[in-house]
Amino acid sequence: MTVPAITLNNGVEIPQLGFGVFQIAPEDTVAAVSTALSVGYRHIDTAQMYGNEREVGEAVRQSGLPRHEVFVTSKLSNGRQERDDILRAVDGTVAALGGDPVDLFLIHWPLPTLRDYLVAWHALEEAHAGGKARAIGVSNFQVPHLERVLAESRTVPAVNQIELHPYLVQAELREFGHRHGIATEAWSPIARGKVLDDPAVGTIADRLGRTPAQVVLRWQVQLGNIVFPKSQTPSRIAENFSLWDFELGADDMATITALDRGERTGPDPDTFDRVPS
Ligand SMILES: NC(=O)C1=CN([C@@H]2O[C@H](COP(=O)(O)OP(=O)(O)OC[C@H]3O[C@@H](n4cnc5c(N)ncnc54)[C@H](OP(=O)(O)O)[C@@H]3O)[C@@H](O)[C@H]2O)C=CC1
Ligand SMILES: O=C(O)C(=O)[C@@H](O)[C@H](O)C(=O)CO
Repeated sequence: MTVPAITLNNGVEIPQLGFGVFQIAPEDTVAAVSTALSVGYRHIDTAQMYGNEREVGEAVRQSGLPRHEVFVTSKLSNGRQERDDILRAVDGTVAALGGDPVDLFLIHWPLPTLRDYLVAWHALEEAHAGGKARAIGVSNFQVPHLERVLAESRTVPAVNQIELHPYLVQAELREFGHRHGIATEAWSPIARGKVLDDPAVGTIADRLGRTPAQVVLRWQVQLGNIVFPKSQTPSRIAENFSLWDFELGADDMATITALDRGERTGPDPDTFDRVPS
């Protein structure tokens, strides 16, 4: 099964389906990522704040796959806010992953009440120019945050990674990204399991002989989103990867999109201000 690639705005290619490792303890990460790689995933989404970058790098090394065949994303810790400290943090990610440039590096949260996210963005531009990251982007940025980045810097973020699932469809941010060449990545793509019991999703899944998770992930893929569901259950890791031999019709796509109720499972990016202690 071949996962389609999305070409980012600087020409770098990213597999549209990956594997997320939020809330996987460091001691469990090598096993989970190894399972994902053996199933066929070639894209891992981690972050400095997840505390498991080193173990992601270790799993890639242990797989025997050439490093360039696995796309790894990481994200800047909320605790790193000044230029020099941010550049050191990027170096830390590169070292944790084994020394090669990180494929995609993101500002994890805009933290608009705490700092000027443009300072962080300009530092990421430097890291990119210095060959530390193949592409750079942002996460949890709202339209006004993106507008400011576009107005006051030379690099258009390659991606915006945002909470996005059937209960939070994010039409405005997806449309803004589409207009400006910013790919949309959907975090919590199955809303941490919450949408899987929705009767509308269940009806479609039963009719197609698929699981609710496969239906929701297929909806994500057909919308054009980049997704990386997390699971520590080997059977689910395989299930979430099996999306390429069926398609949702326009009516099913519309039914799932109509479930939107603007409901977050995670924090509001305009007010979120948590930094690691
Ligand atoms: N940029 C950001 O701010 C954020 C980024 N992320 C990224 O997005 C990734 C995915 O988001 P996440 O919040 O983990 O949530 P997900 O929407 O991926 O849901 C994960 C949960 O769903 C369960 N699950 C997975 N597959 C199935 C399945 N097929 N059937 C039933 N249940 C299933 C998992 O359980 P189990 O593990 O027990 O199988 C886990 O409890 C993260 O790992 C991270 O990489 C996430 C949050 C914020
Ligand atoms: O998983 C991530 O990337 C996060 O930022 C999480 O911490 C998420 O925002 C959350 O659940 C915070 O309570």
